[in-house]
Amino acid sequence: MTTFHELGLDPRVIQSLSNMGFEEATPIQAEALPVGLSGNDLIGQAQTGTGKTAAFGIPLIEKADPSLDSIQGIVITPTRELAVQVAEELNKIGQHKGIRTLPVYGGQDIERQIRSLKKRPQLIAGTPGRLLDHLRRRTIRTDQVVMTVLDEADEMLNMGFIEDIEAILAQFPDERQTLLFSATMPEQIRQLAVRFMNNPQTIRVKAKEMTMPRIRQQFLEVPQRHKFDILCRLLDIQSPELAIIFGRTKKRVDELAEGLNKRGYSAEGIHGDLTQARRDTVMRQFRDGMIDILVATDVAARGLDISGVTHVYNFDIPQDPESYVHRIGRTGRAGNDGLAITFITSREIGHLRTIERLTKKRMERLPIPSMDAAMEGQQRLAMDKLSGLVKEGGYQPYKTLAEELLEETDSVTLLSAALKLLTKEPDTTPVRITEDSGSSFGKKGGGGGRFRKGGGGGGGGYKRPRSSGHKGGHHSGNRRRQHRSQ
Ligand SMILES: Nc1ncnc2c1ncn2[C@@H]1O[C@H](COP(=O)(O)OP(=O)(O)OP(=O)(O)O)[C@@H](O)[C@H]1O
Ligand SMILES: [Mg+2]
Repeated sequence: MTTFHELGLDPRVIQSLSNMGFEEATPIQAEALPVGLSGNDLIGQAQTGTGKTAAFGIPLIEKADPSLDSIQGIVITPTRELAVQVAEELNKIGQHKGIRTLPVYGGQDIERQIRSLKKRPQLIAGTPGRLLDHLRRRTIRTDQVVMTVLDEADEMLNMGFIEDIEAILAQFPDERQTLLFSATMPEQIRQLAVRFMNNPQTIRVKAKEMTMPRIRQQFLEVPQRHKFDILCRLLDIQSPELAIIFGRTKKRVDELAEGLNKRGYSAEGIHGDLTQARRDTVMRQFRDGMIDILVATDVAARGLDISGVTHVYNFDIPQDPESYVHRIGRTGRAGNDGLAITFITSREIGHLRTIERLTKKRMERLPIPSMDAAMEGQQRLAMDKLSGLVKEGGYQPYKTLAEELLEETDSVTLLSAALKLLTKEPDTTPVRITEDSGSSFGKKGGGGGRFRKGGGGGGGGYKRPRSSGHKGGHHSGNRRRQHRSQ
């Protein structure tokens, strides 16, 4: 066990960490911090939910000088929600040292960000598109940047982001330190990354499996047309505290969220076509437990740290095996248990095995739950609610009414009626979920193809771009949009 004291951190940082309830370093923090603090470039890989944010956040705050009013560190994240979440965690870590982090991301008024930049934050957490906007406008200066972090680095270096990342990094001083972190790091990405880093050290936290052992992983083989009904039966049986349901497309997410609401579940959808304000509202409702179910595309697959997520359902099996690791990693975080269930059609069993080869963990096959099991699940829930209230008390004002009822009807009949009222009986309201043309796995050229061959600009090799001012890398609008539409 390594405590933060043993790592020789600034006492003000230790004070902030202790306020956050961080007493001992997690494995990735214990291994990565000495390297990060030494000034070395670093590629850090550790399972989901094991504290990678603080593993890069602490060196950033240790290096930042509160007396300087220049931007000294920049974290780049693949999604807006992650930029906001990372900024929040860095602000907590930097609180006593007076290091401030500003999130900059698309969908938020850029003038408002420019005003916030005038308050001279020392650190920035941002998404590539908006960072580039600020770099072009020169509202973010990078001449004092001493450390850059790519969070979810393998995602940041795949086809959709690589040109933006190149264009951004070209702006930073060559002597800066670069840290990359992710729960997954495909070898070709690691090789690509090495080419623009200074002799990086790779730290991979040893683990038998790539996914967290405390996440129970199961799958169900179901024909497409029955998936939604079976999902509802599972929800009735398992009554998840907080659940995330992943769908492959935005349309799927909309249909699922609408269908679940039609059947009485409290669910909201989130994807890239929503306004940022709407995305913020839905995330806040879910974090506050005002809704039990978040239906999402892969926009919510990586990094989001929402405490209390007990269940993850892959309504559609993810195209990328790595995406599976990140999706189920929304549960089973910081030492908690979690349950992940993936729906597959018979054609997707091969893809499921591909995922198991990546995670080195076999998924249990779940039998198709029956309607009776769903009914029983809800009846049990009603019974628990009733006995819970008996224990809690507070039913006194109803005793007279109960006695009045008992004059006419026997207690068992009355209780059965009460239980029926309390039971959300499986709802079979017809819901249409458009059958998608089915996964492209197993078809010729299906899946994969997401990594750029040979990396960066031009032919074979990716050269660390010289930091000679912004080359204004060309961005094909639709590609940018494609990523923003996540
Ligand atoms: N040393 C620590 N002690 C206690 N809790 C910690 C510690 N470090 C991080 N945490 C908590 O663990 C949770 C997961 O941390 P974090 O989000 O950084 O994980 P991660 O490795 O980045 O996960 P992912 O791969 O999903 O992005 C957070 O709630 C964080 O506050
Ligand atoms: Mg993370």
